[in-house]
Amino acid sequence: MSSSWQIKMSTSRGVPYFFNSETKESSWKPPAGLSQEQIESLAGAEYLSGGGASVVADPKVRASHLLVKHKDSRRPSSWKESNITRTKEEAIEILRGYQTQIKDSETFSTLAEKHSDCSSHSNHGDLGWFQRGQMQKPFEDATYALQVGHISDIVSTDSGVHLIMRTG
Ligand SMILES: N=C(N)NCCC[C@H](NC(=O)[C@@H]1CCC/C1=C\[C@H](COP(=O)(O)O)NC(=O)[C@@H](N)Cc1ccccc1)C(N)=O
Repeated sequence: MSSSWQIKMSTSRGVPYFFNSETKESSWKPPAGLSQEQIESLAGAEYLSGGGASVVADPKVRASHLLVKHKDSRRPSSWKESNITRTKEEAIEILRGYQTQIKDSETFSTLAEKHSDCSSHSNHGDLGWFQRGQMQKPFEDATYALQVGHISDIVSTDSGVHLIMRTG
């Protein structure tokens, strides 16, 4: 019974709630019978319980990315090139080229390390763990929409154009 519980996001209230896919029950509060560690593993993030109310923190995600900047980027400069003049279309073509080379996470990380215009290149593109509200919205939405291990199509933010691989 407890294994069919999951945490879903209420679209109307924008907060998570507990839903049992077997009984179709739903509850704002952790259902009885779920242990603390079961709740934490469901939430995939720190589970904060204060008083009677319990709040499930936004689940964190982890991702790596390959950023190609262009002349309209908010900061058209990087460790690779102090003044980036390529157009956004040219940046997209460059990413398309990388997409044809990416077979698995290893090639993604190698390409990110060599070519990403983000300082995270020195860490194979790894950005570490983050939750909603930290990254630019198109980047955040694309990451949360990915399954772990999957790579996005080209995503555009004020920083430039990205390929994103969700890793956690
Ligand atoms: N871990 C965080 N919270 N770090 C702050 C993120 C700020 C956030 N950044 C973005 O949304 C984009 C998408 C991913 C990277 C990024 C942009 C830029 C490159 O673009 P530029 O700013 O020159 O326009 N790289 C960064 O920020 C790096 N510090 C990311 C990073 C690097 C190494 C380790 C961890 C994180 C934002 N709200 O602007």
